[in-house]
Amino acid sequence: MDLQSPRAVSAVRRNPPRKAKQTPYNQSITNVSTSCNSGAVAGVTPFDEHLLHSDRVQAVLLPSPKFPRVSDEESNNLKAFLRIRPLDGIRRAAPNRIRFETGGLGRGKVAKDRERENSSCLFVNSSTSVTLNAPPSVLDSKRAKSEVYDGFSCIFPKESLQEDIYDKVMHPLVMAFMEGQSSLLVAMGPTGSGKTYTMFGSHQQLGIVSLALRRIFCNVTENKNIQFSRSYYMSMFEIHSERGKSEKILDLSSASIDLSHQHATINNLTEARISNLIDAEKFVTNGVLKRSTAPTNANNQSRQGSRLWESNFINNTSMVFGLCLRSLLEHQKNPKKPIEKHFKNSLLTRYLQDYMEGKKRMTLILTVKDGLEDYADTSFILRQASPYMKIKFNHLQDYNTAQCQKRNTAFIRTEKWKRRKVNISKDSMVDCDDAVFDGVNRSQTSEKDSVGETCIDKKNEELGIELQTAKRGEEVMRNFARAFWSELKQYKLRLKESRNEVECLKESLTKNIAYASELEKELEYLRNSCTCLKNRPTDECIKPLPVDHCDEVPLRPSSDHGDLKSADALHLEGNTPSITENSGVADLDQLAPVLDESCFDKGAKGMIECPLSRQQSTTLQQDKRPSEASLSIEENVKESQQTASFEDCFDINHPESFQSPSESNVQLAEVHESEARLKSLKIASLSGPQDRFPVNILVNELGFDAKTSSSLCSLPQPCGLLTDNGCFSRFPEKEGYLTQEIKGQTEEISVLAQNAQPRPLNPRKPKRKLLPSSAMLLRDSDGPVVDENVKEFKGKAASARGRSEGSLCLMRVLRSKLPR
Ligand SMILES: Nc1ncnc2c1ncn2[C@@H]1O[C@H](COP(=O)(O)OP(=O)(O)OP(=O)(O)O)[C@@H](O)[C@H]1O
Repeated sequence: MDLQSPRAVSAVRRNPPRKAKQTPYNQSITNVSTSCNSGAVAGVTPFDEHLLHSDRVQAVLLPSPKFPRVSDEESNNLKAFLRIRPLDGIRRAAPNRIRFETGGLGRGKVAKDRERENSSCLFVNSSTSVTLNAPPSVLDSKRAKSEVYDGFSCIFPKESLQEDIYDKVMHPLVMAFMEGQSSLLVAMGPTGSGKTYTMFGSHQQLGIVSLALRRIFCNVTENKNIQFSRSYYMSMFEIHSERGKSEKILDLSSASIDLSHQHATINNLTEARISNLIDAEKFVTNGVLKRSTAPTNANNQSRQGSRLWESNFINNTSMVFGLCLRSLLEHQKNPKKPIEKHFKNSLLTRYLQDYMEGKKRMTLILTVKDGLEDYADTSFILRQASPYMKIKFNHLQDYNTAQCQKRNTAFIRTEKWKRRKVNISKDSMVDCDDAVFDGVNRSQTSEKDSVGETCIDKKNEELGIELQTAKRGEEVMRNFARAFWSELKQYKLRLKESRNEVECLKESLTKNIAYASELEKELEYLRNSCTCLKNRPTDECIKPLPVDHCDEVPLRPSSDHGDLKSADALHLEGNTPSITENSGVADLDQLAPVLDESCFDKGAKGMIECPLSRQQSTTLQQDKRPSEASLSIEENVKESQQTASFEDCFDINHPESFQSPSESNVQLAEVHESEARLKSLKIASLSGPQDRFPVNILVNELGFDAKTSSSLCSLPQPCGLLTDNGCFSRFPEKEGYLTQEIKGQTEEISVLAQNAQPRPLNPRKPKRKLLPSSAMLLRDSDGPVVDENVKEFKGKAASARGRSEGSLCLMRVLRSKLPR
């Protein structure tokens, strides 16, 4: 075997090798190593117990590293770094490397390189590629003898220093953190490969955490405004498992034992506010010393007791972590394939869920050992982690920007609130007594001391003035709101009262409208009734019959009137009943004067002539026998009973309750009924004495109104006058009138039909018209008597004999008005 050249192996390239690019990386490492060796970071002590009691830590400004340009495609991928831990023998030979790089080759160097190559399984091809050679013990197996892993963001050889790691790995994360973005650095590797060393360093070398803290707080020292504007909080916890049963979270910064977590938040985790580098390093050192984990070196203690459980737990967590990243990678290759929720299987991955799902960017640093005995572990970690480098974070730009803005906004709001609190305490100082003033002043002074900036005081004063102004405005607005509110309440009460009044008025208006509507209907009905009757044709009705047919028709009492022979019955006797053919309808205005004039003013007594209808008259004229005439009279009475009941439409005791039928036939029926009653009146009056016959009283007692009652309008027009001797004299222009004599003086009423001879008209009696005043005089007499009698008739005769109330009223009035 040629010791000068790498061992010939059959390489199986899992990742196609990339063409190595010459970068200033090596030069940068050299420079940093040189500066390190020259004591550029002298005075910075590593994390150790003596740091807790040391104030010798000086802020050291680290030079801004110069990084090789990385393509955009690579920058979007998950960054994976590989650090190879030097073996003890090699580390001791590290100074030779410097001589090697500077070109100092010699026979000793060649021998040591051969020795190193014979004892190493991992060779660096370039800054991004390594070759893993299988040791001779596994060459006979079916596994690949040589594997090339490429695609790393950077490969740190054994000679790399901590600063190299910081510049390449940690510095971008720090800068992202300073810009408000979350960052995650995960160290993966077999036990004893240098994870803790890389992160936290050793006595001689600071870890990248310490270097990052220096970077952060040294910048703070440079720009104190940043210090004021930003507050830093640190937390440190550990996830461990007791005998592999359950995972627990241990707060490394306090005495808290078990903590619970919810998504990416750990409840009750201590967050220590860090304002300077010393506090930060003390915080980290305390946390490191509190760790419960111990080296799991299999060669030492790992294979017996609790260390085995711990090793299994770590392996399980590492496996879950790998599954999560693999699932994310497969999802990115095939978006239709969902991301498996492997993160639920481990507490660490649950805490890092956003990173496991690719929502936040993470960085990997793999630590390996290149010894032949470490071939299996190195091969495992390389094969496991190499696919992760294909994970992309192209979609995180907007997400990170939004998260950054969100945090900045929350941060600014919090800081403003804190400033206001300071100003409030300052304002309250003005109104308090001296003691309080001194106390506040001291607190303010302490605040100033902590801040250490005069400009802040000016800002606080300005903010205090603004706050006072805002307070005054707030007080004014509050008073205005109170006054406005009370005014609104009053308006509300007034509005409520007004609404109630409006409701009452509406109800009243509705009632009035209904009442007015009723009145209007009644008035309309009455108008229609009057109009109907006034427009009724009367020419034919008033047409007189021929004189030849106007013979006297004697009246005789009807046997059917036996029911009238009671105490309340009427006795009607007519000597010379005269039924004229002249029938028709006339207004009461026409009738009343005639009756009044003829019966009272001019001494006409007891005789009145009322025309019947044409048909009735004709019937009577055709059969001039008294019995037949009496029957005709009875027929008239019956007709009046058979027509629509008068009581159905009109209550004599309550004229206002008159129900007006709407149909004309009903009105006509009423007219006929009124006519029939008047005919009965005429018949009865004709048989009475020769006294004055108060027809108008009858009309009034029946409740008719001379001007409005439609029933009254049906009164037949008189055609003759009663004379003093009891004879009826017809009007000159009419012929064929029959006269009747009223003789009724007895209590028992009967109608006597006699064949009386017609008496000549008295030529000496001038024809006069009746005055309307007579109707008014008659209307005012004897009303109550009629009412009482009507009631009696209602209770006795009317109900028992089935007569109409109008007829009964008519008879009652006749009885009461006839002379006794
Ligand atoms: N790059 C290095 N240079 C010099 N010494 C190193 C380097 N890496 C690791 N070491 C040393 O190797 C030893 C083991 O390292 P470390 O404890 O960091 O391994 P680890 O991966 O954390 O182990 P574990 O997983 O068991 O905790 C330590 O003594 C450390 O000082």
